[in-house]
Amino acid sequence: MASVEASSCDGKGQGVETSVTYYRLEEVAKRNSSKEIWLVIHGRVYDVTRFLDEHPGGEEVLLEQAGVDASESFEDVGHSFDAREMLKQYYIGDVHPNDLETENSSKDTSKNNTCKSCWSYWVFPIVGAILLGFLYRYYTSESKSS
Ligand code: HEM
Repeated sequence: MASVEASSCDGKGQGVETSVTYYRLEEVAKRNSSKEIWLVIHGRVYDVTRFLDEHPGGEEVLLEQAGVDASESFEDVGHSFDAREMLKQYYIGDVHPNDLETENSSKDTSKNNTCKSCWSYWVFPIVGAILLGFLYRYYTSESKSS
């Protein structure tokens, strides 16, 4: 865990000192039981332990996402504006910048990996269609000659 002082403006032209706490992903990963449950949503770390019983979607889904990046699952559900506002209550800090980089780069590699296999999506159907064409022509010419 690391704390960093950051300055922000309070709207009256006065600077306000706020401190951001950074957590390493390995630290978040340890909080994966119903006794203590943290999760990451869009680079921010949330302690949802006291929310387990209150979550309208049930505690099961939160336990499944315990200690990991739950951004995708959170978005997939299509949480309401109210749900997003609730997040603030459970915010405890940000994911450490070093971990954010590795997170992004690993996502890029997975994108590349899936793209490597992209060609199979169109090559197989085309080869299949050509083969079917040949078979069709072969059988139709056979039936004409007999
Ligand atoms: C701190 C994080 C979360 C908060 C504050 C939160 C809050 C809420 C709220 C307020 C609802 C009621 C519906 C709405 O207003 O959108 C809801 C429903 C739900 N949530 Fe979450 N949620 C969180 C994380 C998650 C995660 C990580 C999942 C993982 C899949 C999840 C799955 C669901 C499901 C399945 C429902 C039920 C949707 C339905 O019945 O249509 N939630 N959540």
